[in-house]
Amino acid sequence: MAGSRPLSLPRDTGGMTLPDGYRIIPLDDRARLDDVLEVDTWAFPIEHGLDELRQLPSPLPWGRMWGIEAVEPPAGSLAPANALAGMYGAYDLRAFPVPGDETACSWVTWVGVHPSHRRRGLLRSMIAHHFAEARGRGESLSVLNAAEAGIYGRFGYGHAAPTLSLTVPRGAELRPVAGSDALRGEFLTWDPEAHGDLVGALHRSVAQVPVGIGRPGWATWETPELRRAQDADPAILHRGKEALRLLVVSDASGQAQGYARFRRSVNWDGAVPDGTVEVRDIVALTPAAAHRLWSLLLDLDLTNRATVDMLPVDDPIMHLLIDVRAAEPRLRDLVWVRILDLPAALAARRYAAPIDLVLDVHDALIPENAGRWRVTVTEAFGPASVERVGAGGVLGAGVRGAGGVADLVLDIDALGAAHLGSTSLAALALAGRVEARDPRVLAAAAVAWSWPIAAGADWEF
Ligand SMILES: CC(=O)SCCNC(=O)CCNC(=O)[C@H](O)C(C)(C)COP(=O)(O)OP(=O)(O)OC[C@H]1O[C@@H](n2cnc3c(N)ncnc32)[C@H](O)[C@@H]1OP(=O)(O)O
Repeated sequence: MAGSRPLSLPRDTGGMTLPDGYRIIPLDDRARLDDVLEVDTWAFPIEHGLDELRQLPSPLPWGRMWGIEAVEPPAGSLAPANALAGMYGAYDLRAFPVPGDETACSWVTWVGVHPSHRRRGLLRSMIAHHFAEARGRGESLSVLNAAEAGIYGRFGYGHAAPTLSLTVPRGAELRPVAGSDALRGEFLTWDPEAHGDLVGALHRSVAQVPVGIGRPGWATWETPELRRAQDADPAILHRGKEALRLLVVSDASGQAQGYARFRRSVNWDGAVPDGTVEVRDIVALTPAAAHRLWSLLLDLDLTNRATVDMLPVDDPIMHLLIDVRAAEPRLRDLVWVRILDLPAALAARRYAAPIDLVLDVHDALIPENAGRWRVTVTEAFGPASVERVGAGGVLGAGVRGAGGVADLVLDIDALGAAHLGSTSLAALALAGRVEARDPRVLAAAAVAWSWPIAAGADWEF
């Protein structure tokens, strides 16, 4: 890049550079909190000032927060030297659920560039830095939620899990579930000290439900900072609604089977109260618990509806509701996956069916991922062995001799999109994002990469 100097990073950054006049620095303690909040509030407009935001529990992964400083403001600039121009962070998730297993991943967060410095390549440089840093830590996946869906595909992230919003009318009829009535529901005022551990444990457990299958992508609040920020309910974020409430359902032995956190609001403008139950998260370990939680949430006085903004697309409520259409289902993208270390990432998940094929992967930013890979799975729901094909590697069953045609040709973003089992390789082929030598191999690959339960999460950023 003209007018740029190289970042001092390993070669596997794809040769990206940082524009002149900037340097990347670690943000490793709270002393830079004001600078971070300043960039953040420029990147994400919010009605609250720094004084208020400073009081909020911060999820920031100090030590894995990085900033870009504008070292030399241009002549006449009113901005101070060394002002923060951009930043990003990465949560350390050691147990990110992938199909049939868990793996370490970097969850990219708090990405922002000050408007005075945008569209000069700072994000591109930060992504290059992140790839090198995460690969150096042995993390095979980078995962994120995108503020805008058009940003991250160019960096090799694939959209791997959508999310569902519902507005369920009060009293919506549910299919009966045996045992639901026997569960006790208890409404509580949310208290992180008293309830945080229970909610955290239930949230983590549901990633393994159904037993033996589990839900890929269901990330939990693994770091203490994330957990504190998720548990917090500061008044400035209530936006005219009540403080957070908790509903817990328990069996006869007192064992909790599920919870929902929610807040209500009631509009008294007309003669009839018009209230909404805004569900923040809802977790059920059993069908009876799901039925009981929703039955109680859909029968609260002075309310007309329950809304929920972030559910996996096959959440139990979709199969409990008699009239799903009345709940106005809406979809949007949520989890984006970037494969940082292809052989490690493919070996860290399970596959729904046996397969033996060769992938030809294009990766413009991480050359170590590019090329031919033989992926062999010998039993349904088993792991894969992954070997490089070609110079010094093996020749896969799918390769017709040296220089022959691989079974599937695809970009790294398509492989990332398919990684959690919810985006079909065959569907990607329909859009031209996967090329297949033989439609039968494509069909077999799509089945192998799929998963019985949809990927999803219930929190973002
Ligand atoms: C995981 C998260 O935290 S997501 C949050 C991301 N942050 C935000 O959305 C806050 C508001 N926006 C911003 O802070 C900035 O505009 C950013 C971070 C999105 C982009 O930063 P910039 O430094 O301007 O990006 P940069 O100049 O490196 O652009 C890199 C490429 O992305 C593209 N791009 C940047 N922003 C966007 C966008 N919002 N939508 C689509 N494309 C974008 C650029 O056009 C450029 O494309 P090219 O290289 O193919 O020509």
